[in-house]
Amino acid sequence: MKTTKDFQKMKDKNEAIAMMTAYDYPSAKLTEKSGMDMILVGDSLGMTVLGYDSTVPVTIDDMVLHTKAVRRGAKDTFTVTDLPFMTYHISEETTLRNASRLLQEAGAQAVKLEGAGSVLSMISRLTSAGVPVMAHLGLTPQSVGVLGGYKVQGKKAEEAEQLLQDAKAAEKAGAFALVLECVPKQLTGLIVETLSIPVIGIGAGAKADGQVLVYHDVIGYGSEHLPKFVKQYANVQDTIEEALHQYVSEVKDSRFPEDQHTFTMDEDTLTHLYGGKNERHYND
Ligand SMILES: Nc1nc(=O)c2c([nH]1)NC[C@@H]1CN(c3ccc(C(=O)N[C@@H](CCC(=O)O)C(=O)O)cc3)CN21
Ligand SMILES: CC(C)C(=O)C(=O)O
Ligand SMILES: [Mg+2]
Repeated sequence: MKTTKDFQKMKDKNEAIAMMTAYDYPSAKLTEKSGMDMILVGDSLGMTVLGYDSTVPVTIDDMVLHTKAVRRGAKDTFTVTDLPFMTYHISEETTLRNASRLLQEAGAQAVKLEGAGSVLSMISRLTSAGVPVMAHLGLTPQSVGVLGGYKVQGKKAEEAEQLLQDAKAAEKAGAFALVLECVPKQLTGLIVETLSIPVIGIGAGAKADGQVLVYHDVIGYGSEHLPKFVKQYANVQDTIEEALHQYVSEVKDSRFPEDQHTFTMDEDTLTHLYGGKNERHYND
């Protein structure tokens, strides 16, 4: 399994880091098989697999459950799990307890948390307790209510300057990497050059040290609205729809199951079972 040190080396050697979300056993298995460098158990699972309209309702129990499933499917891939909304704000104690659940109970290698400001002291507290922390700046979806929607961040000079300062502060607080979401590519370039730690972009352009996307977006599985930054590499949704439709038709037309899908018993047993009154149609 790769380590935080390997990701640092990859940045230093200009080798791009490939990261994607996974939420369950099958998605984790396929993600590991693909040669992905790192898995994110994102709180986006609230939207992609639980059907909420934001990441705000997601709980620490949700993240523990899904991280366990992911780790069973991807035993050799470095796995980062999102600390969900309001699980790293109340106190240092609850923050440490929640991170401990993700690392010790669920088997994650690191945690990710959104924002700067008062969150910086949590990054530093977690890091000094031995928890690798990935920071997340730019569009921080847990703050959708404050931001007023999922919009590009750091387009104005003042916001860009603030983002750069926050990125530097996150590195100084001990973060081993930074996710930068939905910012202009020029700002990404500046942050990548300024920071020593790897910067993983999503909607942040080609200058980032790595890229992360949401599993369901990449394979075209159930996402209705795709953000501009997504490249959909497959459309499994159409394949699934077609298969389910065919199954319903075949059940209704009695074309499924066929003999090859069916179990049978031998003639003697059948005769015994029906007291010698075995009629031919039992054997159909
Ligand atoms: N399926 C999925 N993919 C994601 O990337 C994702 C989630 N869910 N859930 C959590 C957050 C929410 N994210 C989002 C959601 C929407 C946009 C979006 O529609 N952005 C506009 C930008 C508008 C603008 O400011 O110009 C876009 O057109 O891309 C961006 C990020 C990223 N994350
Ligand atoms: C979009 C990525 C970075 C994320 O935080 C998530 O999937 O929850
Ligand atoms: Mg997230």
